[in-house]
Amino acid sequence: MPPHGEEAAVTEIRSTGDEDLGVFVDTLHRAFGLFPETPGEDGSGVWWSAFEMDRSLLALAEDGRPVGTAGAYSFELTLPGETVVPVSGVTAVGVLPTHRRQGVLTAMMRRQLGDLRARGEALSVLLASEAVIYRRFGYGPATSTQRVTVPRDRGAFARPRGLGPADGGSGTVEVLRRADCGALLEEVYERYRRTQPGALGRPPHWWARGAGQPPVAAAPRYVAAHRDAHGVADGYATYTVDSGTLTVDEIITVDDAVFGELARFALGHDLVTKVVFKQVPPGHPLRHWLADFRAGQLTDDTDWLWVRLLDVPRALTARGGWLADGELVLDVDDPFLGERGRHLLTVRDGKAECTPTDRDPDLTLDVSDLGSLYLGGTTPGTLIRAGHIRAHHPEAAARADALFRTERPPHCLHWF
Ligand SMILES: CC(=O)SCCNC(=O)CCNC(=O)[C@H](O)C(C)(C)COP(=O)(O)OP(=O)(O)OC[C@H]1O[C@@H](n2cnc3c(N)ncnc32)[C@H](O)[C@@H]1OP(=O)(O)O
Repeated sequence: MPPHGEEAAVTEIRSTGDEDLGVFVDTLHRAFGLFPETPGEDGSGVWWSAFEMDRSLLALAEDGRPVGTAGAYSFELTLPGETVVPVSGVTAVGVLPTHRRQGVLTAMMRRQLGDLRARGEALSVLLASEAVIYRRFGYGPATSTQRVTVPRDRGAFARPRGLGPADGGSGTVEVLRRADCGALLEEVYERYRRTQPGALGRPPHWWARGAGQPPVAAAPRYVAAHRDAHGVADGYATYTVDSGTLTVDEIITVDDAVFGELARFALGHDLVTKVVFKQVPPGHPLRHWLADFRAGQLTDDTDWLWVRLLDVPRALTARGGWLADGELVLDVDDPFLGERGRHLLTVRDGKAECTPTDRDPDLTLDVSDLGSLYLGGTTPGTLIRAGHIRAHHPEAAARADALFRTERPPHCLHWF
């Protein structure tokens, strides 16, 4: 056994194909101490139904037995400025409890990052089971999400002036079963995710196979579907009611006023003592709509999407939504890949250029910190105060904050 932290030279990492699905799923579940559910006869209806086996890896011990797994989904990510780019969603990472802390994950991450770069993508993303795992591989926490719990007897709205549906309130809410919704959820989600920085696309086969978690997975749910004055679906909330608690999985709409209508619907449900809104973006107006501001309790606030830049100049120039002009010299260190680059980031009229430079740096930072800044969910100033980022002069923090500022915080609620 190699010493702790050293890469396991004996482990072979091999790509998989469809024929490996069984052993891959089995190894992954062993790593988590779980038992696989049984898929339907057509292979549908389990959370791993959308695994892309032509993109997955198995780590093999010296005797050829599989001891580790890693996978990736082909997603699209919306960047600030409503730019949509292809990204890999790293998933299904597991190492058998008997083979941990011997460098198996490190070897898989090294191989996978090489594979992702070979695809030509500038970014990869993941959801981390534990926050201590992925920074060393260059990922930084980039979006967060909140749970808001409201006792129903304190859930009255005091609608401020200025908020009103675009159609003047002539929209309707209809309650459907998830199973009777047809393509409604998919269509509304698709429109929403193209405008929301940090949102991931849900590929059609995810909906068709019921992959992931509800409401994509077809577990029983009620759906409050909002339609505009012309009858076009422009928002939905999926929810369950259990023991007096109404739990909203997600409210999806591009229109804040429609969000408000769906939240009001949930809070108006009889025989319910509290409403839990599971996925609320940071900075969302929900609590400000309530007459009793304190009634909206933030019961959870957690990191969601972790971002890794695979190609710094391409990632920075792909992003839009720059609100200020300016220049910044970034010294970016990528310790896991043993790379370092100095980049001049120039923003003019909402567009960025990023070129190599030998000018003195404004900031020195790890690629994982740049991942945290990238979508606008964390400010450079915060990471300078945390000691993650080094500012080389007193104005660097303010200048970087102004440059990376975005109109609204990024948010992702897709589970994968
Ligand atoms: C995107 C996703 O799929 S998230 C799901 C991740 N999977 C899980 O949580 C399942 C349960 N856990 C596991 O399977 C394993 O513990 C893994 C995959 C997290 C780590 O695999 P390992 O092969 O043990 O990691 P490896 O030996 O390469 O560790 C590399 C370094 O990370 C550290 N590390 C890895 N996992 C952890 C952890 N969970 N907590 C603290 N440190 C960790 C190691 O100590 C080591 O540090 P060092 O280089 O300073 O010595």
